[in-house]
Amino acid sequence: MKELKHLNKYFKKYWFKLLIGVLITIIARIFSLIMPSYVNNSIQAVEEFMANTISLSEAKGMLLQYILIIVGAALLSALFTFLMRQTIINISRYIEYDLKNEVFDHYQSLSLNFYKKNRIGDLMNRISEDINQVRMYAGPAIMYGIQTLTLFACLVPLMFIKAPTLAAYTLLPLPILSVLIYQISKVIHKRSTKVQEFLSTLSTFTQESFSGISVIKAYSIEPRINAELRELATQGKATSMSLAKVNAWFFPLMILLIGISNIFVVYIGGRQYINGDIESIGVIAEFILYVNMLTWPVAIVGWLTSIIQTAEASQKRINEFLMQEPSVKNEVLQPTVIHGDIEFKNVTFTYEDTDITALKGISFKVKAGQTVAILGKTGSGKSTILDLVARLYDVTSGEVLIDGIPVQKHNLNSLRNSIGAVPQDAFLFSDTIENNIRFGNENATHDEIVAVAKKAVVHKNIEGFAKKYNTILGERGITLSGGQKQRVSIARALLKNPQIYLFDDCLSAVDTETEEEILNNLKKVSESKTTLIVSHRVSSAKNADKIIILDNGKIIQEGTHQELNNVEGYYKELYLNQLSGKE
Ligand SMILES: Nc1ncnc2c1ncn2[C@@H]1O[C@H](COP(=O)(O)OP(=O)(O)OP(=O)(O)O)[C@@H](O)[C@H]1O
Repeated sequence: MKELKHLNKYFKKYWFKLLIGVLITIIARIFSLIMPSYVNNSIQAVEEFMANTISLSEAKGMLLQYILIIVGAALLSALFTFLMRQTIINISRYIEYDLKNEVFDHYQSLSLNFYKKNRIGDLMNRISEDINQVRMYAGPAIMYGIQTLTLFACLVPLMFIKAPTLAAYTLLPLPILSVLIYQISKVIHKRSTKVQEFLSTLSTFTQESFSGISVIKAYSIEPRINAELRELATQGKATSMSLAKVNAWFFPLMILLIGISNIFVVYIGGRQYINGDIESIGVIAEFILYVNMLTWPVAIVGWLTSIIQTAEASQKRINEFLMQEPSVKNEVLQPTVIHGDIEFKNVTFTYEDTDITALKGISFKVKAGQTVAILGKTGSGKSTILDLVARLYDVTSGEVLIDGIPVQKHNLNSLRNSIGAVPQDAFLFSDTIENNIRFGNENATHDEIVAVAKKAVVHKNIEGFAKKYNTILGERGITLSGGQKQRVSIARALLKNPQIYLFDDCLSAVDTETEEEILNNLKKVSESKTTLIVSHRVSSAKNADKIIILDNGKIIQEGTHQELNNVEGYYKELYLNQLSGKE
């Protein structure tokens, strides 16, 4: 129960509702206890009439009174049972809602590192499936727990007062039932975990197959994928069948044990009646009803144990993530103003998960308003530089300074708000094109969106779609070409109108003419802004105030287009290669 302590704050939050729920549960059970003793009274009234102790009209009067009490108690018990579910199950839904929000907020606060280390499927599973298991503890387990305790606390003494020997024999099979159900629940729990794991594997497999359908078709490997799926499905069938088998035992076993308890009551009760130890057959009827009332709660004890164990395991998985601290923390609460001077001072950076040192003692300066292009072979560390400016990671050693102040001394939100980043693989949401661009500035008007789309040279493409700016993108809508996606992503960054632009190879899928046009527009827009452009093309770099060439995490060349073109080296070679390619 150590892990489930995390929920105590929610129980405290809803303590009043919970208290009402507990009281209602107790009242509902007490009303349900009235019926058996009045069934006994009714049978006794009939016995008395048969023995001529009371007249027919007296018997009728008594029976009518008892029936009214039984019906009234049943109605009240039903009403309070309804209220019980309304309160306690509702509380579990509130707690589920709160916990989901807490986990989601925490996920969002965690740094990029966290997302690199954990699989998306796992994150989704913990926020949905695991929270669902925890809810079973916060609602049904508590409700049935209180119900069982109340029944036992009231019923067992009552039975012993009425007929002690009969009570002892009646209750005898119940602990056996509870232990058996517990054992079965344990097996059910184990097998259903396996089924869950299988479902998770199956959904990952199908999701990847559908996402990569174009590759599968291009390589014509549908038969192989089908065979793999069939193999998986066969395993899944075996797992599900083994669960179904053990599930099938649950109810028959319960019915068998209730039957045995009933036989005990009839046999022992009958003998006691014959010997004169109990005064009426009504007592036997009353006890049969008690046995049936007790069976479900007793069975539930085993089930509850299994629910609590599952919830504990799920909460442990949730807590693992909740305890993780963001590796990049906001240390300055006051907003800070960013002008756009950037300086790297002997920066070394190693990715924690792969231990790859992407940057090795990098130093350079960019003045506010300048444009710097970063070129180099793939994997040389270009994107890493941009990530460090946006403080998606903290440096391993050295310093990144913004406006002369270490980046950690800036308010993280102010820093990120003053950056317009266009990543290498532009991500667009399943929404309209307009909303995808508006992402950069919630309050932008349609005209402002059109203006930035024009600057990103994507306006004509958008106008070409039937629904223009209202065209839905992604899974529910059309798929943009790589170049169109990049330009929508550029428009989004332009709309933000930030102090610093970070363009990560975002013109790679655009033809050179359009690239030229976009670069000219960007030049006008970013005149007073600091701009870092990562690229593989000299055309994107040649007009920059400074060009930095990276190789294996180190700066090997630095200067303007003219300067670098005058010396032998990577840049001149690249320029000549690309020039001849163009010709
Ligand atoms: N999130 C990450 N986790 C671990 N290693 C990473 C991560 N991102 C990049 N790397 C590694 O760091 C090195 C530098 O990567 P980076 O993406 O900065 O290179 P790049 O110059 O931008 O490459 P490209 O031109 O192909 O985009 C590479 O060896 C890469 O494998």
